[in-house]
Parts: sequence; structure tokens; C-alpha cells
Amino acid sequence: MKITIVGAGAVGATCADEIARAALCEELVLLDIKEGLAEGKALDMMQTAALVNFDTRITGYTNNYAASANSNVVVVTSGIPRKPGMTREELIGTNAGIVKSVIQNLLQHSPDAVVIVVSNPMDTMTYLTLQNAGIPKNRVIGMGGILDSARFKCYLSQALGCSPHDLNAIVIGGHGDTTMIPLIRYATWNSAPVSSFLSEAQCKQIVSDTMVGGATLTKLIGTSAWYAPGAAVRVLVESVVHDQKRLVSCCVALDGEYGQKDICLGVPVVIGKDGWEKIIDFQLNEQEQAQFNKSADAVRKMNDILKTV
Ligand SMILES: NC(=O)c1ccc[n+]([C@@H]2O[C@H](COP(=O)([O-])OP(=O)(O)OC[C@H]3O[C@@H](n4cnc5c(N)ncnc54)[C@H](O)[C@@H]3O)[C@@H](O)[C@H]2O)c1
Ligand SMILES: O=C(O)C[C@H](O)C(=O)O
Repeated sequence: MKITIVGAGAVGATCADEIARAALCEELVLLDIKEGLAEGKALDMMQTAALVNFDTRITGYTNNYAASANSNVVVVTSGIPRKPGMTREELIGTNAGIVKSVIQNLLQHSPDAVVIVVSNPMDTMTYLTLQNAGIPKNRVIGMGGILDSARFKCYLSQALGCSPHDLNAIVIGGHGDTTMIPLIRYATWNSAPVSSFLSEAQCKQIVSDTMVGGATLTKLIGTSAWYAPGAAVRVLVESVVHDQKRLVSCCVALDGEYGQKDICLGVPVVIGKDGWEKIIDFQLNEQEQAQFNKSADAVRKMNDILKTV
């Protein structure tokens, strides 16, 4: 098994660390445009192998896509992160060009890979990837909803005073401060609806905290997050590598599902060895469907900007 991660910055390096420690592949390639960065981070991580006991060979390269040849999974984290006060959408002008060229280079050497898109604005970068990759839609997965769902569970566990492991909660829609839809109606504490234990005001607060989860971290840190994003990518990669069929929220191409077409947006999907296998219909109620449609409208507007950048 071979995995390549492009972008050896905060998120890319954390993904590599998580994937190596979980022993998901024999070969892990880290690529960056910045001279020496991927080489250095790969070497640093290899020096943890004897301490944390993994056998993955991690190598780093500057712009050498030949080294990524025949990867089974590729993860795209290259691009700029936002700064406090910015939205993810503001990154489109810089990141669209980066993602487009990175995808072309990657697929030239690994035409059969499953592609995981992380760079922001992620929904639009996933759409851009799908438009340019020329590979089956099931092999293009945007990472966002799985991270947002983990944040949702974090806030729920704090309010309930419970273990996040005992929670089931999912966020669908766009991966944006205003486009995310935490499905509170479906959130359960080991099968019991969380609304049985939390007031309406508490539920509302958790939903709004979840939606701005990334912005809150960006304000605190000065740049965007990497630990939970890296762990979220690892869960997706694990489900592909071990054909686990995990049901998680990911950004995928919709063709009529959830009432939307010609767009990539977060929905519950089953992830297996060939990418996302099927979309699961959670039967949204009228209000949730209206929120989903509004989210799609906003993401579609962002996708339109691709024509001009
Ligand atoms: N989808 C998500 O849930 C999610 C979560 C966290 C971060 N992100 C996004 O991921 C991206 C990376 O965030 P980060 O914190 O790692 O940023 P970072 O600045 O730490 O790292 C980005 C890396 O990309 C590299 N890069 C830039 N252009 C490149 C190119 N053409 N080829 C190869 N490498 C290139 C840079 O040199 C840098 O090392 C940002 O766009 C951020 O918004 C998304
Ligand atoms: O918030 C960001 O800009 C980065 C990422 O999308 C996140 O949710 O952590």
C-alpha cells in the first residue's frame, strides 16, 4: 500500500504522522513545493519510528511527483490556510490554481488513486478536482463533514458531560461557517436523542459553536487547525485501506441525491476500497432540506467563481 500526501505543512504532516502510526501503508510519500520541508518532516517522523513502533517508510520530496508513482491513495493539503477574521472562501483565488496543478501532477503518476481533497474552500476544491481529474466520481472525496461531526460530538460531550465515543452525530452540507448543517435531530447519546437531555437553547448553542468550530480555532491559534483535520483524514484513509465501509459525512458529487445536481457537498457516505461507495439518504425534514438547498446555493456561487480565477 502506498499513500502520497501533498503539502507538508501543519495538516499534511499531521496526516502523515497519523497514517504512519496507524500502520496503514508500507510507503508514505510527502511532497511540498518548499525546498527541504517535506524531506525534513519525513526524516523527523522516521526518527519517531523506533520510539512509537511503526514500519511505514516515510520519504519527503520537493516537487518530485515521480516519487509518488502508483499511490493507492493521495491526499491534497497544499494551499494557504486562513487567518483570523477570514472565511475559507477567501482562499479560493490562491488555492484553486494550486489544487488544479497538484491534481494533474498526482494523477499523471497514480491514475488509479483514491483522491482525498482537504485544501479550502474544500467543497469547491473537490468540485474543481472532479472537473479536472477525469476519474470516476467515487474516487474523489472531500474531507470536511467528518471533521465537523467530530467537533459536533466534542461540543455535545462537553454539554452532556459524557464520553464522545458514546455519541452519534453528523454534520452535512457545506464545509463553511454558514453552510454547515449539524443534524441535531439525529444526534444521540448511545441511541437516546440528545434533545432528551439538553434544552433547546443548549442545542442551538452547540449547533452554532459547531458551525464556527474552525473559525474559533483559527482565532485562538492564528492559523487554522491541524490535529483534528489530520485525524479525520486518517479515519477516511483507514476506511479505504481496510475496506471498512465506514458511514461518515464527506463531500462528494451529487447527481440528484438530496435534491441536488452538479455540485460536491457533504452527505453521509459509505467509504470503502474504491472510494465512496454509496450515499445514504437520511430523509431530511422540510426545514433540514431547506437548509441543505441554501447551503448548495452558496457553494454553487463559490463554484461559479472558478470560471474567473
Ligand atoms: N478540509 C478541512 O477540513 C481542512 C482542515 C484544515 C485545513 N484545511 C486546509 O488545508 C490547507 C493546508 O492547511 P495547513 O494548515 O496545512 O497550511 P500550511 O501553510 O501549514 O501548509 C500548506 C503547505 O502547502 C504547501 N504548498 C503550497 N503550494 C503548493 C504546491 N503547489 N505544491 C505542493 N505544496 C504546496 C506549502 O508550502 C505549505 O507547506 C489550507 O487550505 C487549509 O484551509 C482544510
Ligand atoms: O477552519 C479552517 O479554515 C480550516 C478547516 O477547514 C477547519 O475546519 O479546521
